[in-house]
Amino acid sequence: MSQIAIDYTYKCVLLDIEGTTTPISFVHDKLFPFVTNNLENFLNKNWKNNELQEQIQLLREQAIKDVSAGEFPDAKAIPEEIDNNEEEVKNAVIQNITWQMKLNRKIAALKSFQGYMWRGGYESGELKGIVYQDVIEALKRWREIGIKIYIYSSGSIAAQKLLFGYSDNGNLLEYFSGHFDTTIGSKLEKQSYEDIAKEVKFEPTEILFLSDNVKEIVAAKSAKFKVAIVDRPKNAPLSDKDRNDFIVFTDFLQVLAHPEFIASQG
Ligand SMILES: CSCCC(=O)C(=O)COP(=O)(O)O
Ligand SMILES: [Mg+2]
Repeated sequence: MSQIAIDYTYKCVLLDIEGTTTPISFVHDKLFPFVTNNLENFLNKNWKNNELQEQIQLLREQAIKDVSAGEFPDAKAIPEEIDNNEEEVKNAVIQNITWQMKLNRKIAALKSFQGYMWRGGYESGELKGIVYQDVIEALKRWREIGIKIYIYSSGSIAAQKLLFGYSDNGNLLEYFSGHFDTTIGSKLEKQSYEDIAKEVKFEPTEILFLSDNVKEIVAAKSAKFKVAIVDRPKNAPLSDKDRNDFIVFTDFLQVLAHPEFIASQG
């Protein structure tokens, strides 16, 4: 039986992860506790590892900015390691990460560190990335019809690749043409979306951005992207205005079927 050919109004999709492709509960109840519960042991075990020290240097540089910005009264510097003060540095790192994670900061240095720690969890099988089944169906469909698929998440690119590479449905990385994180800019800034459009070589109007975060949707829309909000269980509640201003989907099969995004059917 031949399938009906549908043309969509977009040529590229850009997907958020937490609250969009993946339940918020997986991130908050599984990934984040994996970091906080294992942090001290992880630091003790890997302290002499160069990669760990590079990650700590990123945190240190961010801490200097946070202290000097004065916006965060609780922000503290992470000292350089000089003779015999390993414990002092470790404690400062633990304090720093604990503080940032309580605030759920979407800061590149923290996100990079989290991804670095999650790697071992995914590789050992303790962590498996959760991706909604309807997302997988849509990824297949988009790929079949030549729509390019990119990820844009506050999670580091390394962390994104782990989540999709070690998903509960196997390795899903083959579906993606590329990944973006906050090293291209904040997800709340119009400029980040303009820069992504240049990188992926599509006009902003040819890209559909899907996210649970209304502020991200507003930023992408201001850069002339097509947008829709994804409303998954336990996502932040949407206001009547949000629902009035934007298309809201509860799963990706609705995205595929919505008349707003269908150009022609033959
Ligand atoms: C892909 S890493 C796990 C999720 C995460 O840490 C995060 O901050 C996700 O934010 P998003 O921009 O995908 O909502
Ligand atoms: Mg999100």
